[in-house]
Amino acid sequence: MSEVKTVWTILPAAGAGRRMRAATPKQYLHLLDGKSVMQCTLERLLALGLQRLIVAIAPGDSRAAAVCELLDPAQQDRVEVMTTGGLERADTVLNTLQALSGRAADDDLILVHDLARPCLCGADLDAVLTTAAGSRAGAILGTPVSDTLKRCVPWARRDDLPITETVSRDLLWRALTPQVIRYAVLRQSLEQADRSRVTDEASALEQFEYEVLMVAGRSDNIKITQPEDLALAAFIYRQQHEDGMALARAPAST
Ligand SMILES: Nc1ccn([C@@H]2O[C@H](COP(=O)(O)OP(=O)(O)OP(=O)(O)O)[C@@H](O)[C@H]2O)c(=O)n1
Ligand SMILES: C[C@](O)(CO)[C@H](O)COP(=O)(O)O
Repeated sequence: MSEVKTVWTILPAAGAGRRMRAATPKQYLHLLDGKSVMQCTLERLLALGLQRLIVAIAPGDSRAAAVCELLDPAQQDRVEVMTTGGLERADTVLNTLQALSGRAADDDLILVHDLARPCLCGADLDAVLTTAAGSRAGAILGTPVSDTLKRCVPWARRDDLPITETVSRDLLWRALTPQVIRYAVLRQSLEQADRSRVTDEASALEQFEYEVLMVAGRSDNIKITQPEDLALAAFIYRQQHEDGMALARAPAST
Protein backbone atom coordinates (compact mmCIF):
# COMPACT_ATOMS: atom_id res chain seq x y z
CA MET A 1 0.00 0.00 0.00
CA SER A 2 1.34 3.45 -0.85
CA GLU A 3 1.90 5.79 2.06
CA VAL A 4 -0.97 8.21 2.74
CA LYS A 5 0.49 11.66 3.33
CA THR A 6 -2.59 13.69 4.06
CA VAL A 7 -6.36 13.20 4.06
CA TRP A 8 -8.66 16.22 3.67
CA THR A 9 -12.31 15.60 4.48
CA ILE A 10 -14.79 17.74 2.55
CA LEU A 11 -18.34 17.72 3.94
CA PRO A 12 -20.78 19.22 1.42
CA ALA A 13 -23.37 20.98 3.60
CA ALA A 14 -24.74 23.61 1.27
CA GLY A 15 -27.92 21.92 0.11
CA ALA A 16 -31.39 23.33 0.63
CA GLY A 17 -32.89 19.98 1.62
CA ARG A 18 -35.94 20.43 -0.60
CA ARG A 19 -37.02 16.79 -0.36
CA MET A 20 -37.12 17.10 3.45
CA ARG A 21 -39.83 19.72 3.06
CA ALA A 22 -38.72 21.39 6.33
CA ALA A 23 -38.41 25.09 7.11
CA THR A 24 -34.75 24.56 8.13
CA PRO A 25 -32.07 22.95 5.89
CA LYS A 26 -31.73 19.32 7.00
CA GLN A 27 -28.17 19.71 8.27
CA TYR A 28 -29.56 21.91 11.08
CA LEU A 29 -32.54 19.73 12.00
CA HIS A 30 -32.49 17.99 15.37
CA LEU A 31 -31.18 14.40 15.16
CA LEU A 32 -30.88 13.18 18.75
CA ASP A 33 -29.92 14.17 22.31
CA GLY A 34 -30.38 17.87 21.54
CA LYS A 35 -27.85 17.70 18.68
CA SER A 36 -28.33 18.64 15.04
CA VAL A 37 -27.45 16.43 12.07
CA MET A 38 -24.33 18.58 11.55
CA GLN A 39 -23.15 18.17 15.13
CA CYS A 40 -23.72 14.41 15.10
CA THR A 41 -21.87 13.90 11.80
CA LEU A 42 -18.94 16.05 12.92
CA GLU A 43 -18.70 14.30 16.29
CA ARG A 44 -18.68 10.89 14.61
CA LEU A 45 -15.92 11.86 12.14
CA LEU A 46 -13.83 13.50 14.87
CA ALA A 47 -14.20 10.42 17.07
CA LEU A 48 -12.98 8.35 14.12
CA GLY A 49 -9.79 10.41 14.07
CA LEU A 50 -10.15 12.44 10.87
CA GLN A 51 -7.94 15.51 11.22
CA ARG A 52 -8.82 18.06 8.53
CA LEU A 53 -12.59 18.47 8.31
CA ILE A 54 -13.95 21.16 6.01
CA VAL A 55 -17.65 21.97 6.26
CA ALA A 56 -18.70 23.55 2.96
CA ILE A 57 -21.70 25.79 3.57
CA ALA A 58 -23.91 28.01 1.42
CA PRO A 59 -23.34 31.76 1.16
CA GLY A 60 -25.49 33.50 3.78
CA ASP A 61 -25.57 30.47 6.09
CA SER A 62 -24.68 31.81 9.54
CA ARG A 63 -25.46 28.67 11.57
CA ALA A 64 -22.41 26.44 11.07
CA ALA A 65 -20.07 28.42 13.33
CA ALA A 66 -22.47 28.03 16.25
CA VAL A 67 -22.60 24.27 15.68
CA CYS A 68 -18.80 24.08 15.69
CA GLU A 69 -18.72 25.88 19.03
CA LEU A 70 -20.72 23.00 20.50
CA LEU A 71 -17.95 20.53 19.63
CA ASP A 72 -15.32 19.42 22.15
CA PRO A 73 -13.02 22.48 22.43
CA ALA A 74 -9.98 20.19 22.16
CA GLN A 75 -11.19 19.10 18.70
CA GLN A 76 -12.48 22.36 17.27
CA ASP A 77 -9.23 23.24 15.52
CA ARG A 78 -9.67 20.13 13.35
CA VAL A 79 -12.81 21.65 11.80
CA GLU A 80 -12.88 24.51 9.32
CA VAL A 81 -15.99 26.13 7.83
CA MET A 82 -15.71 27.37 4.24
CA THR A 83 -18.40 29.32 2.41
CA THR A 84 -17.88 27.40 -0.81
CA GLY A 85 -21.41 26.18 -1.46
CA GLY A 86 -22.52 26.15 -5.09
CA LEU A 87 -25.66 25.51 -7.09
CA GLU A 88 -25.20 21.72 -7.22
CA ARG A 89 -23.34 19.37 -4.87
CA ALA A 90 -20.55 19.03 -7.47
CA ASP A 91 -20.13 22.83 -7.51
CA THR A 92 -19.76 22.82 -3.74
CA VAL A 93 -17.08 20.13 -3.89
CA LEU A 94 -15.20 21.80 -6.75
CA ASN A 95 -15.32 25.25 -5.10
CA THR A 96 -13.85 23.70 -1.95
CA LEU A 97 -11.10 21.93 -3.89
CA GLN A 98 -10.22 25.21 -5.58
CA ALA A 99 -10.14 26.94 -2.18
CA LEU A 100 -7.63 24.29 -1.05
CA SER A 101 -5.26 25.24 -3.86
CA GLY A 102 -1.77 25.74 -2.42
CA ARG A 103 -2.66 23.78 0.73
CA ALA A 104 -3.48 20.35 -0.67
CA ALA A 105 -0.83 18.45 -2.62
CA ASP A 106 -1.75 16.72 -5.89
CA ASP A 107 -1.63 13.23 -4.40
CA ASP A 108 -3.28 14.06 -1.07
CA LEU A 109 -6.47 12.08 -0.55
CA ILE A 110 -9.74 14.01 -0.63
CA LEU A 111 -12.44 12.22 1.35
CA VAL A 112 -15.86 13.61 0.35
CA HIS A 113 -18.65 12.67 2.73
CA ASP A 114 -22.22 13.99 2.65
CA LEU A 115 -22.87 15.87 5.86
CA ALA A 116 -26.34 14.35 5.67
CA ARG A 117 -24.87 10.86 6.34
CA PRO A 118 -24.24 10.79 10.10
CA CYS A 119 -24.06 6.97 10.41
CA LEU A 120 -20.61 6.19 8.99
CA CYS A 121 -18.83 3.44 10.96
CA GLY A 122 -15.11 3.12 11.62
CA ALA A 123 -14.57 -0.17 9.82
CA ASP A 124 -16.09 1.23 6.61
CA LEU A 125 -14.00 4.39 6.86
CA ASP A 126 -10.85 2.30 7.27
CA ALA A 127 -11.77 0.05 4.35
CA VAL A 128 -12.39 2.84 1.86
CA LEU A 129 -9.32 4.79 2.96
CA THR A 130 -7.06 1.74 2.72
CA THR A 131 -8.37 0.85 -0.74
CA ALA A 132 -8.11 4.42 -1.99
CA ALA A 133 -4.59 4.81 -0.67
CA GLY A 134 -3.50 1.70 -2.55
CA SER A 135 -5.24 2.71 -5.79
CA ARG A 136 -4.19 5.08 -8.56
CA ALA A 137 -7.30 7.30 -8.50
CA GLY A 138 -9.56 6.40 -5.60
CA ALA A 139 -12.35 4.33 -4.08
CA ILE A 140 -15.90 4.76 -2.83
CA LEU A 141 -18.24 2.98 -0.44
CA GLY A 142 -21.35 1.31 -1.83
CA THR A 143 -23.85 -1.48 -1.24
CA PRO A 144 -25.26 -3.99 -3.73
CA VAL A 145 -28.80 -3.19 -4.86
CA SER A 146 -31.19 -5.49 -2.99
CA ASP A 147 -34.63 -4.56 -4.34
CA THR A 148 -36.18 -5.45 -7.69
CA LEU A 149 -35.73 -2.51 -10.05
CA LYS A 150 -38.52 -1.21 -12.28
CA ARG A 151 -38.45 1.29 -15.11
CA CYS A 152 -41.62 3.42 -15.26
CA VAL A 153 -43.05 6.03 -17.58
CA PRO A 154 -41.65 9.51 -16.87
CA TRP A 155 -42.46 10.96 -13.47
CA ALA A 156 -45.71 12.92 -13.73
CA ARG A 157 -46.43 13.99 -10.16
CA ARG A 158 -48.78 11.08 -9.63
CA ASP A 159 -48.50 7.97 -7.49
CA ASP A 160 -49.59 5.32 -9.96
CA LEU A 161 -47.04 5.25 -12.77
CA PRO A 162 -47.27 2.44 -15.35
CA ILE A 163 -44.28 0.06 -15.22
CA THR A 164 -42.54 -0.52 -18.54
CA GLU A 165 -39.95 -3.16 -17.53
CA THR A 166 -37.96 -4.86 -14.79
CA VAL A 167 -34.29 -3.91 -14.93
CA SER A 168 -31.66 -6.48 -14.02
CA ARG A 169 -29.93 -5.62 -10.76
CA ASP A 170 -26.95 -7.83 -11.56
CA LEU A 171 -23.75 -5.86 -11.00
CA LEU A 172 -25.67 -2.80 -9.72
CA TRP A 173 -24.55 -1.01 -6.56
CA ARG A 174 -25.84 2.00 -4.65
CA ALA A 175 -23.11 4.64 -4.36
CA LEU A 176 -22.59 5.93 -0.82
CA THR A 177 -20.02 8.23 0.68
CA PRO A 178 -17.17 8.57 1.64
CA GLN A 179 -15.74 8.82 -1.84
CA VAL A 180 -11.95 9.10 -1.55
CA ILE A 181 -9.99 10.42 -4.54
CA ARG A 182 -6.63 12.08 -5.05
CA TYR A 183 -6.75 15.88 -5.09
CA ALA A 184 -5.46 16.62 -8.59
CA VAL A 185 -7.48 13.86 -10.27
CA LEU A 186 -10.72 14.90 -8.58
CA ARG A 187 -10.25 18.60 -9.23
CA GLN A 188 -9.34 18.13 -12.89
CA SER A 189 -12.19 15.67 -13.45
CA LEU A 190 -14.81 17.96 -11.90
CA GLU A 191 -13.46 20.93 -13.86
CA GLN A 192 -13.63 19.11 -17.19
CA ALA A 193 -16.57 16.72 -16.82
CA ASP A 194 -19.96 17.01 -18.50
CA ARG A 195 -21.66 18.20 -15.32
CA SER A 196 -25.11 17.04 -16.36
CA ARG A 197 -23.84 13.48 -15.79
CA VAL A 198 -22.11 14.11 -12.44
CA THR A 199 -24.06 13.05 -9.35
CA ASP A 200 -21.11 11.94 -7.22
CA GLU A 201 -17.32 12.23 -7.33
CA ALA A 202 -16.81 8.85 -9.02
CA SER A 203 -19.11 9.79 -11.90
CA ALA A 204 -16.79 12.68 -12.81
CA LEU A 205 -13.76 10.35 -12.94
CA GLU A 206 -15.64 7.69 -14.90
CA GLN A 207 -16.01 10.16 -17.79
CA PHE A 208 -12.22 10.12 -18.20
CA GLU A 209 -11.92 6.37 -17.69
CA TYR A 210 -10.11 6.54 -14.41
CA GLU A 211 -10.60 3.32 -12.48
CA VAL A 212 -12.51 4.03 -9.26
CA LEU A 213 -12.82 1.02 -6.94
CA MET A 214 -16.07 0.04 -5.19
CA VAL A 215 -15.74 -1.01 -1.54
CA ALA A 216 -18.65 -2.86 0.07
CA GLY A 217 -19.96 -0.87 3.03
CA ARG A 218 -22.82 -1.06 5.51
CA SER A 219 -26.27 -0.35 4.12
CA ASP A 220 -27.17 1.66 7.24
CA ASN A 221 -24.87 4.50 6.15
CA ILE A 222 -28.02 6.28 4.96
CA LYS A 223 -28.37 9.76 3.56
CA ILE A 224 -31.07 11.79 5.28
CA THR A 225 -33.15 12.78 2.27
CA GLN A 226 -36.89 12.34 2.99
CA PRO A 227 -38.68 13.30 6.26
CA GLU A 228 -38.92 9.66 7.38
CA ASP A 229 -35.12 9.25 7.15
CA LEU A 230 -34.52 11.48 10.18
CA ALA A 231 -35.96 9.13 12.80
CA LEU A 232 -34.32 6.16 11.10
CA ALA A 233 -30.91 7.85 11.12
CA ALA A 234 -31.32 8.77 14.81
CA PHE A 235 -32.13 5.15 15.65
CA ILE A 236 -29.21 3.79 13.61
CA TYR A 237 -26.75 6.34 15.03
CA ARG A 238 -27.63 5.52 18.62
CA GLN A 239 -27.69 1.76 17.98
CA GLN A 240 -24.27 1.82 16.31
CA HIS A 241 -22.84 3.39 19.47
CA GLU A 242 -24.65 1.00 21.78
CA ASP A 243 -23.52 -2.14 19.92
CA GLY A 244 -19.96 -0.84 19.55
CA MET A 245 -19.98 -0.67 15.72
CA ALA A 246 -19.68 3.12 15.43
CA LEU A 247 -16.05 3.35 16.46
CA ALA A 248 -14.90 -0.25 15.89
CA ARG A 249 -11.98 -0.30 13.47
CA ALA A 250 -11.19 -2.69 10.61
CA PRO A 251 -8.46 -5.23 11.37
CA ALA A 252 -5.12 -3.75 10.27
CA SER A 253 -4.39 -4.69 6.65
CA THR A 254 -1.18 -6.61 6.09
N1 LIG B 1 -25.62 22.58 -3.86
C1 LIG B 1 -25.44 21.63 -2.96
C2 LIG B 1 -26.35 20.55 -2.84
C3 LIG B 1 -26.14 19.58 -1.88
N2 LIG B 1 -25.08 19.70 -1.03
C4 LIG B 1 -24.87 18.70 0.03
O1 LIG B 1 -24.71 17.42 -0.53
C5 LIG B 1 -25.21 16.43 0.37
C6 LIG B 1 -26.10 15.42 -0.32
O2 LIG B 1 -27.07 16.12 -1.12
P1 LIG B 1 -28.66 15.98 -1.03
O3 LIG B 1 -29.08 14.89 -0.19
O4 LIG B 1 -29.16 16.05 -2.43
O5 LIG B 1 -28.99 17.32 -0.22
P2 LIG B 1 -29.86 18.56 -0.63
O6 LIG B 1 -29.41 19.12 -1.95
O7 LIG B 1 -29.83 19.47 0.53
O8 LIG B 1 -31.30 17.91 -0.76
P3 LIG B 1 -32.43 18.16 -1.87
O9 LIG B 1 -31.86 17.60 -3.15
O10 LIG B 1 -33.58 17.40 -1.35
O11 LIG B 1 -32.67 19.64 -1.92
C7 LIG B 1 -25.90 17.16 1.51
O12 LIG B 1 -25.09 17.10 2.67
C8 LIG B 1 -26.06 18.56 0.97
O13 LIG B 1 -26.02 19.58 1.98
C9 LIG B 1 -24.19 20.75 -1.16
O14 LIG B 1 -23.23 20.86 -0.40
N3 LIG B 1 -24.39 21.70 -2.13
C1 LIG C 1 -23.15 11.41 -3.55
C2 LIG C 1 -24.37 10.63 -3.17
O1 LIG C 1 -24.52 10.62 -1.77
C3 LIG C 1 -24.18 9.20 -3.63
O2 LIG C 1 -25.29 8.45 -3.31
C4 LIG C 1 -25.61 11.21 -3.77
O3 LIG C 1 -25.62 11.06 -5.14
C5 LIG C 1 -25.82 12.68 -3.38
O4 LIG C 1 -27.16 13.02 -3.31
P1 LIG C 1 -28.03 13.56 -4.51
O5 LIG C 1 -29.44 13.34 -4.07
O6 LIG C 1 -27.70 12.73 -5.74
O7 LIG C 1 -27.63 14.98 -4.64
